[in-house]
Amino acid sequence: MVAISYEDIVKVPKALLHDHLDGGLRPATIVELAAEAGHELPTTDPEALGRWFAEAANSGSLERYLETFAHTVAVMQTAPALRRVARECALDLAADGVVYAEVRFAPEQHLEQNLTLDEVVEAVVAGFVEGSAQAAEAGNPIRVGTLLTAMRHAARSQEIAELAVRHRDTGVVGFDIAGAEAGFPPTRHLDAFEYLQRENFHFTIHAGEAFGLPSIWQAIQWCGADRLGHGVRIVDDITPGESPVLGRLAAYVRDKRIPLELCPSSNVQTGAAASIADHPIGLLRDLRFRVTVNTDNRLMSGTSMSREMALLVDAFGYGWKELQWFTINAMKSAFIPFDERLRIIDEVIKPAYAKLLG
Ligand SMILES: O=c1[nH]cnc2c1ncn2[C@H]1C[C@H](O)[C@@H](CO)O1
Ligand SMILES: [Zn+2]
Repeated sequence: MVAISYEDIVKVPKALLHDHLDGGLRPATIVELAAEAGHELPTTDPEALGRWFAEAANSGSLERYLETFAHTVAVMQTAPALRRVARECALDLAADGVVYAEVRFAPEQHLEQNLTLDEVVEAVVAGFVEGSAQAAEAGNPIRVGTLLTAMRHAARSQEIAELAVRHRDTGVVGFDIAGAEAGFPPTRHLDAFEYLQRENFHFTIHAGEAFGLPSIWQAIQWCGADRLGHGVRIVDDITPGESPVLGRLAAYVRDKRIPLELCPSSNVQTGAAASIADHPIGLLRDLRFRVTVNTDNRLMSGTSMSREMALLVDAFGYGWKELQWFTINAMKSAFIPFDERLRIIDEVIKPAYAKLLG
């Protein structure tokens, strides 16, 4: 097998379903925006700040990992700041060879300077449009869809779900809930999910990251999630061995082809996996779950889509065939219309991998 270089991984088209806008800022941008906003940072040296985020997030606990977002959310409170962060996000993903991305954020966390929820969404979507146009000009076309997240400890999910539906024709393609998982089950937000189903809208749910099977079961069987944000703890329902045995929930998730938005580096930082080599992605791929590879928070994990792929190549010996499989899985699971997904698979992804596969 031909060795896979990092540069080649960057060049090949990739699809990303799980990336947080407030978890992917450039450190230099945080420093500039914090100076404008009068927000105090742990350090104002961009390189040191990048390291600070990665170290602080490397805590082994989701709750402590989430504390680091106070510094990114604090500098994303005006329309120009939100627009800039979204523009740079699209540019950074495109430069990394991502051709399709769904980027999520929680509008309710960006109201401290009196923006309305609609103004927050409009600023972010405008930033994505601007960044995508600039990326295309630079020869790196990307399509970015926005997911609106409601915070699971709060009580605004119905409002955020309605906000998402209001903006469905101008860039918002789905809904999500995020935040601390233990103690905040998805069914707390059942009204919002039922509303979204009645609207024929799409949603994913962070489940099975810091809490196990009951969270996944509720997300799928009570709330009707289209996809699982992480979902990595589905392995708790698989008895390992030469021929692993799937419990009923694991079998349902696999057989229904419910996409798992796996985020290897993030899981190692929050303690959901001991290391990349120990990450259940290896087993879940072998068992043919609908596995996708994602970044979660590029800043907190000091990562990129190419780096996550490269880590898996190193740990599991994957080649282009597996990377294409992950990429097509992600594209099949995207929230944009089926014909648009197919076009990206047939016209962008397959031709590029065909050249590498020979
Ligand atoms: O991996 C995660 N699990 C749960 N919540 C998360 C994760 N990454 C980010 N968040 C939270 C913190 C952000 O402020 C929020 C919206 O992007 O979502
Ligand atoms: Zn996440």
